[in-house]
Amino acid sequence: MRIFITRVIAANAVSLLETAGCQVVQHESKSELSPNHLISLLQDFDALLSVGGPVMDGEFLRRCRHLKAIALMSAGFDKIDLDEAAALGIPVSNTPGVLSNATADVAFLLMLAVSRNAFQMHKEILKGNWNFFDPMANLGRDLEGRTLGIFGMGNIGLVMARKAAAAFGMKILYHNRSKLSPEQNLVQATWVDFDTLLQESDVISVHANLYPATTGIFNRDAFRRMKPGAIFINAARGKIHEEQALIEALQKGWIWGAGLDVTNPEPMAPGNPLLEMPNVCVLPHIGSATLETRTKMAVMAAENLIAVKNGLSMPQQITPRSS
Ligand SMILES: NC(=O)c1ccc[n+]([C@@H]2O[C@H](COP(=O)([O-])OP(=O)(O)OC[C@H]3O[C@@H](n4cnc5c(N)ncnc54)[C@H](O)[C@@H]3O)[C@@H](O)[C@H]2O)c1
Ligand SMILES: O=C(O)[C@H](O)CO
Repeated sequence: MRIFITRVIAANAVSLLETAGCQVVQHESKSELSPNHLISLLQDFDALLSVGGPVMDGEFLRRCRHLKAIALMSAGFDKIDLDEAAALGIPVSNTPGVLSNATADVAFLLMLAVSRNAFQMHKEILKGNWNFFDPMANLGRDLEGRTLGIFGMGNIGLVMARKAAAAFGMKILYHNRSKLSPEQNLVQATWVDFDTLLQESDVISVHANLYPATTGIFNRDAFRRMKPGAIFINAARGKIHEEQALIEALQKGWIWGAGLDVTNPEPMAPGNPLLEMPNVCVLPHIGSATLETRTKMAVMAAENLIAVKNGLSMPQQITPRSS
């Protein structure tokens, strides 16, 4: 089986594929492949291991209908038309679970950084503005005992809830399509409707999939209904919040601050007003970016392709659903 990989990934995942008898080519340039370029390259390959872009819509997949499998090296699967892949008989897998800890860590980092204005304090020191100890300046907000609202209580949301409850004794509310079973709900989290999540959370952390139903769900109306002084964190997908609405909410002081690991578009353009705001922390989509986690993701993606080579189903094959 000839496999094309859209980035350079962990060497042991490549070795695993080669040991299993696959021929592997990695795209070594740091530039993003356009869909057309990738389609033309893929004509000589049997399977794709896709990291990052490009978007694989219906037309892309129809022009690559010869592929035996596509392994995504991500938990998110919003860049591929899963219905079309299923219709064409191309199995698609992702890498859930192995990145939950690392990604929840980044949401947690943002929550703490925003509550204590950490990024802004660092910028001020770089500008030479650390002059004397002022007891009434640089004041953040405590997290201890406050209420965390999780939007999307799946793999990552659950880890975030567990960390926040253990570290700060935070009370956990969540809004999810389904309720947690008692075995899953180790932190005594309470399911609430979306409106209650907005109105009662001191911090809202977004961990839902990007679907039509979640696209732009954090809009002007949602920010308006959040608790005054609340913190908004998004470590899922940038399209889940409306950027202009978030900017307005911050400018008008409806919320205390925001922490974003994901933006729309990515990369965020220099000069974006959010980058100038003292109460905003932005990271360049590094949720899963630890050596250990990226290695596990690469190995998991490789193992899914090896399963196909051996005539088996992909262990992490994704079942399409639209909302
Ligand atoms: N920042 C990063 O680097 C990074 C890393 C990994 C994943 N992600 C993003 O995080 C998302 C979540 O990852 P996960 O592994 O926890 O996925 P998951 O599927 O385990 O959890 C997602 C949860 O969102 C819920 N959800 C979906 N639509 C909803 C809706 N309309 N209302 C309420 N809840 C809804 C689902 O029911 C599910 O429980 C991924 O889809 C991906 O986009 C980002
Ligand atoms: O969906 C994911 O897994 C992230 O966005 C990249 O690790």
